[in-house]
Amino acid sequence: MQIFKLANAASPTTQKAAVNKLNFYYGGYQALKNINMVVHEKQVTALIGPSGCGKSTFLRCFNRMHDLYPHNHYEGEILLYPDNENILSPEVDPIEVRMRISMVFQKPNPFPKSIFENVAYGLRIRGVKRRSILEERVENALRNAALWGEVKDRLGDLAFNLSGGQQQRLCIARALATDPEILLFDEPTSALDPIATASIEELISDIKNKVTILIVTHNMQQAARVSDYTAYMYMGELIEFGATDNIFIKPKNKQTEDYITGRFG
Ligand SMILES: Nc1ncnc2c1ncn2[C@@H]1O[C@H](COP(=O)(O)OP(=O)(O)OP(=O)(O)O)[C@@H](O)[C@H]1O
Repeated sequence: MQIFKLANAASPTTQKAAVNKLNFYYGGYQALKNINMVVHEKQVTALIGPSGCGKSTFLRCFNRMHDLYPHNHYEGEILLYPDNENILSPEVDPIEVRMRISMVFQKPNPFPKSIFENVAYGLRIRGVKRRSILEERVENALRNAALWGEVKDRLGDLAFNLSGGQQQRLCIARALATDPEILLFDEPTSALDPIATASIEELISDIKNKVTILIVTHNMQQAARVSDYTAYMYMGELIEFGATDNIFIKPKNKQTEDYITGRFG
């Protein structure tokens, strides 16, 4: 029996998004099947389940990453609140969606630029030119990503000179700089050591009062530690979704229980 250290019990929140009857296909292969779920605003939602169950596929629907490849297609909707916009609609520009919903990947992927320019990148794309505004927003983002103290005297250094954990915090700063509505994390600590992992987990808990977070993780202890809500997926289906303490302590579904208790997966 595994013992999980749980984050605080989820408190009532408003919804940031609603996923309705979502199906997703890689060509002829259906990877997501009729997913229905809500995403609570300024809370952390963890997506868990065995390898290949569709966690990353689901996460990538939220910023229309699948549009980068022809033959992929979505059915159903992801409504973003409060404007009630279906971000999967063909009329909605995926680039605009990616401006509103940012992603942090498994391996830190800074650009081959300076620390400052990595964080300023998205702001420049949005047309921010004035140096004083760029400086202020870069500093804010680095502070929010708990990196400012370590880099404030070396903003001109190449980002690759940072440690792996620092590079991942830089990627989080880059994502935060443009004030996204949702931040997607795809196994953000799987390439990091335990100390760097702990600092990213702490950071996730710190920034959730600013941004709604969805995180894919293989690590159930991590899901229990950082998330308010958990979705358990299996073979492209959402098997159970609820407050993390309910999912981990008293899951309703036998499949969820077997996975959580390590009897399966
Ligand atoms: N580009 C692709 N083309 C075709 N099938 C794919 C593609 N990417 C993923 N799949 C398939 O879709 C299913 C879901 O994959 P996905 O990567 O979303 O699972 P996952 O739960 O994130 O797995 P893991 O935990 O191993 O990363 C799998 O059967 C996978 O083989």
